[in-house]
Amino acid sequence: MRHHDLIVLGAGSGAAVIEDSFADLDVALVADGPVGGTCLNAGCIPSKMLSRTAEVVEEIRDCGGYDVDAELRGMDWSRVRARVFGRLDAHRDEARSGLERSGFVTVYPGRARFTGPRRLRVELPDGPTDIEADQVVIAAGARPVIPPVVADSGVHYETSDTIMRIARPPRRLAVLGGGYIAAELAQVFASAGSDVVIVEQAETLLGSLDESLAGAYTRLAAERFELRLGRELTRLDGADSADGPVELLLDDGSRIAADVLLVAVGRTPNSDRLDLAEAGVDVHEDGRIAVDAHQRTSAEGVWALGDVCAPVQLKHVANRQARIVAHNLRHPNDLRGNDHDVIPAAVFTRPQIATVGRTERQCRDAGLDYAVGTARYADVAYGWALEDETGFCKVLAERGTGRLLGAHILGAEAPTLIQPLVLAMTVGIDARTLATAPYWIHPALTEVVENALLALDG
Ligand SMILES: Cc1cc2nc3c(=O)[nH]c(=O)nc-3n(C[C@H](O)[C@H](O)[C@H](O)COP(=O)(O)OP(=O)(O)OC[C@H]3O[C@@H](n4cnc5c(N)ncnc54)[C@H](O)[C@@H]3O)c2cc1C
Ligand SMILES: NC(=O)c1ccc[n+]([C@@H]2O[C@H](COP(=O)([O-])OP(=O)(O)OC[C@H]3O[C@@H](n4cnc5c(N)ncnc54)[C@H](O)[C@@H]3O)[C@@H](O)[C@H]2O)c1
Repeated sequence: MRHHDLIVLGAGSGAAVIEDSFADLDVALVADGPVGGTCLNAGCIPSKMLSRTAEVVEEIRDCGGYDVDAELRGMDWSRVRARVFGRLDAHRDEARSGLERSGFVTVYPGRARFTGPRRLRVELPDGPTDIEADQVVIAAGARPVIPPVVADSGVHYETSDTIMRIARPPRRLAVLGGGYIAAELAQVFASAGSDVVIVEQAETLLGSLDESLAGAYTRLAAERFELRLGRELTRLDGADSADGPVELLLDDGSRIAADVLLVAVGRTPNSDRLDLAEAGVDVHEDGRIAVDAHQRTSAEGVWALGDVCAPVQLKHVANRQARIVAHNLRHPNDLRGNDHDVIPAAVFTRPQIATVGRTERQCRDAGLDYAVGTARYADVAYGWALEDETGFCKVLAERGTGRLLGAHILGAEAPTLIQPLVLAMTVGIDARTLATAPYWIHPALTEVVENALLALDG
């Protein structure tokens, strides 16, 4: 059995742990998928490159509102796909050869599971091999949940892992689930020319967000997509190949005919495929690997990071954890910790959405004495320039102290606009100081954030 100093299981955020400062170690990188993991190959980056392309389409479609006369002839999907994945696949290949050339990393391309403490069996193309190490980092990510009604049907379906590389946009796309992936990819395919129908079991889309965001987005989405809210899929019919049409039967007896089904009902940690009991690694009930503030698991010398353990499945969280693990591996007597308190998120749909901290419901449920400040894009000068009638920024702050509790933005550039609020919440700047101490550039869109903060007082 080959012994390494360090095994990293997973080539997404796991690969980021392997810094040049590890060059004095014998490192193994084990992965059953491409280097770069979900974010680079099937997640954040291709979906955002496609979202931006969709935005260009919609700007042209809406340009009459600016008294500009332009004709939209459509999105050339095969060229878009080639542009996006030409760039990303090259990046993936470069990253992989960089690791192989490094001289200190051995790449094991295969599925692994534990056979003992810090010991793994990897299924390589030419047969299994056993490896062990002094330290193991588990960065095995998550995979799409496939409900039994879909899995047991034998009918072909797509997930976010596959649909972005599809040959052509379907004429009619059915999306099961109305969360982050649905919001982003429904917009991409609608802009590419598909008719989109979304089936969501809850009464709103993006139901995990503040009710103001979920409500406003659901109303806007209803103008763009066909929505079946509060509905369950009870039966799926169709072919087992990508070419065939599909038919969804819902719990109210209604049917949906579509060319393609995208399943986007959440992602589950890959911990169940690792035989973690053999390694003495504990998991939470929801399948996440249990880690302490330093990313240590219950097993000596075994660490975890990213979607396989994180309370929220976001790349900036996985990146932060990778940096912590990289430091802690090298500095066992000076361990760094993690603070999950203020984790922002954004949905790159149309309009864009960003959120941080508590929702208003969470403030209410926690019995907090809070104030709400809201400002509309339509009431600031750059909102006029954008001809925006729907965007808003909502901030929540504790009465008396002005401690910011949460912030929620819907509208153009929301993921960028929210960053001053994230900063204030992270370092403890109160709402009044944030509103009044810095100059806010006029007439930038950030004035909508300033106004929401000022509205907390009045
Ligand atoms: C469509 C989509 C869009 C997204 N957009 C965003 C976004 O805009 N912003 C954001 O912050 N987050 C986004 N996310 C979430 C983000 O992609 C993930 O949080 C992040 O990529 C997780 O990184 P990870 O390293 O934990 O897992 P991954 O990148 O999934 O890496 C897991 C690795 O483990 C390997 N592996 C798993 N099991 C085994 C095994 N048994 N044996 C060997 N190897 C194994 C895999 O091959 C892979 O290399 C998006 C996700 C999706 C699906
Ligand atoms: N921009 C981003 O940061 C981004 C983008 C995409 C994905 N992600 C990450 O990936 C994760 C997974 O995304 P996702 O959209 O698959 O999950 P999600 O948790 O965001 O949404 C899943 C949705 O599916 C619904 N649902 C669950 N079971 C259902 C069923 N049987 N029938 C109908 N609806 C059902 C849920 O009520 C929920 O609204 C996200 O939670 C997020 O962490 C992030």
